[in-house]
Amino acid sequence: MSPNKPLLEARKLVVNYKNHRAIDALDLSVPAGCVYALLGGNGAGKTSTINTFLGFNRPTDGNVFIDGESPEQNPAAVRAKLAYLPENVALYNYMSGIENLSFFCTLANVRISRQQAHDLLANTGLQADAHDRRVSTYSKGMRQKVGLAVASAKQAKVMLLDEPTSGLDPSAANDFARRVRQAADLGMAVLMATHDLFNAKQVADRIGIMKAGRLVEEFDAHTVAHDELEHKYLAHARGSL
Ligand SMILES: Nc1ncnc2c1ncn2[C@@H]1O[C@H](COP(=O)(O)OP(=O)(O)OP(=O)(O)O)[C@@H](O)[C@H]1O
Repeated sequence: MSPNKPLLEARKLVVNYKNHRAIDALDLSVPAGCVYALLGGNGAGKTSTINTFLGFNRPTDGNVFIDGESPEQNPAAVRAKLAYLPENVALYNYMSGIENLSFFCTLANVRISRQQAHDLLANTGLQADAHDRRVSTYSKGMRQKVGLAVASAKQAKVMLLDEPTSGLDPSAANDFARRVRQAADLGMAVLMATHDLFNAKQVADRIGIMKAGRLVEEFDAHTVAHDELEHKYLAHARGSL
């Protein structure tokens, strides 16, 4: 694979919900090793973008590709390459962390031993005494670690994150950002929809700002200071840019 080939790509993507245009001619590209933070106010189109990569929304026009595959044409291949962490990771509350991880691996056709399951959870930073506890006792950050362990076990090429740090305390958000960074450094492409400018600046390589379904600005994260990012974000929100 060429180093610049995008693992995640939208080309002139349009998504309408009946008469409402939620995504308007979106071009987006995330290569291996890159964390892309998608910012934008409520209703800007971030979740709709993620849902289209997941195959939950059908493009009205244009295309999306995951490692060259279309979710519409080859959903099974796309599912195998993708890991998805929504704001609240959906787990079975009556099962332990280990049991959830093993179950979701089985659904993804990945076989792991009990020891591998413990190792995968330990690598996410989940404390050992929680592995065999029911996830109903887990905090939001702990549930996300199980989600990260599933992504890692699947050897997903692409990770989609929707508001991953909302409701996490600063230390859990910082820990989560480090884990996402590690996953990208191992070659994953990560697309993260977020309202958390601090987290975006901390973890992302590239930042895009959406407004009314359009990508109105895109830049390398290291080229802006935090207060500049906030200024740009607010200027777009107010319509002064
Ligand atoms: N299933 C749907 N049916 C109709 N309209 C929808 C649907 N989902 C989203 N929309 C509309 O599409 C637009 C984009 O919504 P979307 O949820 O993608 O925005 P967002 O940037 O993720 O917002 P937020 O930050 O509030 O989560 C909004 O105007 C929203 O009301």
